[in-house]
Amino acid sequence: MERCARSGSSTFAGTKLVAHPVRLSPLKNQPLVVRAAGGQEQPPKNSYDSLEERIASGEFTDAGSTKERLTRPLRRVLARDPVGPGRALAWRLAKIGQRWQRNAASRMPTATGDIREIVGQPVFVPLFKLYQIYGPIFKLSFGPKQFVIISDPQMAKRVLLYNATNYSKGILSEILDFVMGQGLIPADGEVWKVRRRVIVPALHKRYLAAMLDMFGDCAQHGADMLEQSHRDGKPVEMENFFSRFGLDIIGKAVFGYEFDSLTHDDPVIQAVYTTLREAEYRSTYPIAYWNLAPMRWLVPRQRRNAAALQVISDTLDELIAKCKRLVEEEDQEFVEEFLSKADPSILHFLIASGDDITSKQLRDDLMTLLIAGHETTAAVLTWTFHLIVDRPDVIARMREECDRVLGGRKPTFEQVRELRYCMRVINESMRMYPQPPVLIRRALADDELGGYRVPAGSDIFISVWNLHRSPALWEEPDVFNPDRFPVESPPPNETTHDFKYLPFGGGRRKCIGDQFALFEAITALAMLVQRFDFQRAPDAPPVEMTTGATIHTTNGLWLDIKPRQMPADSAAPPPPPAAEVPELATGGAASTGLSEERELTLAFANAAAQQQQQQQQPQA
Ligand code: HEM
Repeated sequence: MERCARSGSSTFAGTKLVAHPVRLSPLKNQPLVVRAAGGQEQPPKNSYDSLEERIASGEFTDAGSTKERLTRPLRRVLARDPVGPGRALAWRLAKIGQRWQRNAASRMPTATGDIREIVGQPVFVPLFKLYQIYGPIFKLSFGPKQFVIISDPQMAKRVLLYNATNYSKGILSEILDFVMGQGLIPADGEVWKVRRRVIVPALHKRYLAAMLDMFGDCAQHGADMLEQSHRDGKPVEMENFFSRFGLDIIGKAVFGYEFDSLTHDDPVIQAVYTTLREAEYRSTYPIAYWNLAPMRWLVPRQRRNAAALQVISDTLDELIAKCKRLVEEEDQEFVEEFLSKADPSILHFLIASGDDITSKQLRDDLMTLLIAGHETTAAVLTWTFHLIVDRPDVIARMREECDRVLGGRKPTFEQVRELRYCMRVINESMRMYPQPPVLIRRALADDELGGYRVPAGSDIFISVWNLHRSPALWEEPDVFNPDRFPVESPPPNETTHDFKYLPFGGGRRKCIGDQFALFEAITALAMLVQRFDFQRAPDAPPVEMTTGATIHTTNGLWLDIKPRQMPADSAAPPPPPAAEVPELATGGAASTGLSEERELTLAFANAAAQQQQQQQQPQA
């Protein structure tokens, strides 16, 4: 892994907004700091440095009624008529103008601007500033494009839960169509309902237990790679490391495929990354030129993307065919819950359970799970390490817990739930860096949010970033404090925190991989902090944010990693991780760090609770 060049910076006090190509750097316990790539101070014109002044000047504000403003000069001219009909007309116009003004005042606050101001930088960053100015709901207009930005828990609850059937995935479906087709994330309506009902049961308790075992093996393998980097005297770029770690896990979990991307690169791995980057590119690029057929062939990156999609599609077809053969050979002797020791993957479950779907739908589902379950967890782990690396107090508490519960070994199903403090570290990391930072919806029919009418067709952004960083909702929101979620309380989620905390969304479209992801992240975190000491690489570039579907770093998170030094007066180091034979663990419901409902078949319970919520939801 090559070390990135140090990027220069310009720093401003307080939360500042900056123009492309400036990135925002999240520094622990400090106000957000702005850095300019290339080290140049940004010119004030067209820059978010001056956004505050520009907003104050009214530049972004749709002030009052346009009709009233346009007719005002005419009214003044008419009013000059001392006695005649002009004066009467002016009076009449003034009355009508007052009505227009009253109507305008009851309209949703509106920020207008130039889309170039937002393109190319993390979109949630300017949205936070605008939230502070315009409040929990406002309209953002860029020429003909309009978005309603929501930063209020109760409005989010209405969109995601109470009136969820009124909202589709909107632009997200359009953007992701090329890669996920009718997969669970972009799908709506009947297709979504059917596919969710089929896929959720695949993530049952015994499956999660089997996966946990595999997470431990992958973390072990990853740890060996990190140790090798230490022996080679090289720092490690952790975002890259976790991305590959996540890819290896999701490949096995979803379709039983060994990417082994931690050790090597191959055309399939390259194809996956080309496609992922294209999805992110399309979600931030303002003009959908790729919808024009000739552009798909004229533009090199689009040609590369088409080729990558073909590689993935062929690989998935092979895996589907292989899995079908395996299921046939199993001779109808389905293992309990369709969980095969030879192949415990979701693909195997879907085929073995007799799910009768087209290969195209199956490919869409697999691609969706691959993308949904890969970079999200990788991003969570990256930002968690960014947060803990300068916090020896947090690392010490995690180590105490891991040494006590695991003693250097990989966690079992029971043990992972005892790692309550480690889980709170992940919970808090997901509060500070939600993945994705914005949820997207489109209103299918008129709705009312925060007292404002939201017409059918409105594109809605629920800013999870704003909810999670709002000073109105959290004490010291920019401070990394895992203790804000006490270990003795149930783990935080959208229900315990009444929709102000949405790391996995909420309502009927809540993440189906939440427990999978938490177990994976806790396992990786626990196994790495048990084994290594971490510090920032001395000449590493500053850690800054950029965004696609998840929050990425601009130049990586570079750490020096070395085997953990035990303090002189401490007990002997924990035993080296045992090479346990992977087998299907069954997991029990003993003492847990999870709520009662989660102790049962987790994914089932999740789905059942959501169905219940849907039934109870008030009518719009
Ligand atoms: C830390 C890791 C993860 C995070 C932060 C995360 C976050 C989310 C969020 C916020 C949503 C809701 C999106 C919305 O409402 O628009 C979601 C949906 C989804 N997630 Fe995850 N996710 C993670 C891991 C996973 C994993 C491991 C899987 C699969 C194995 C997965 C599969 C899905 C699917 C299929 C959906 C769509 C559900 C639907 O619309 O019915 N996610 N995820």
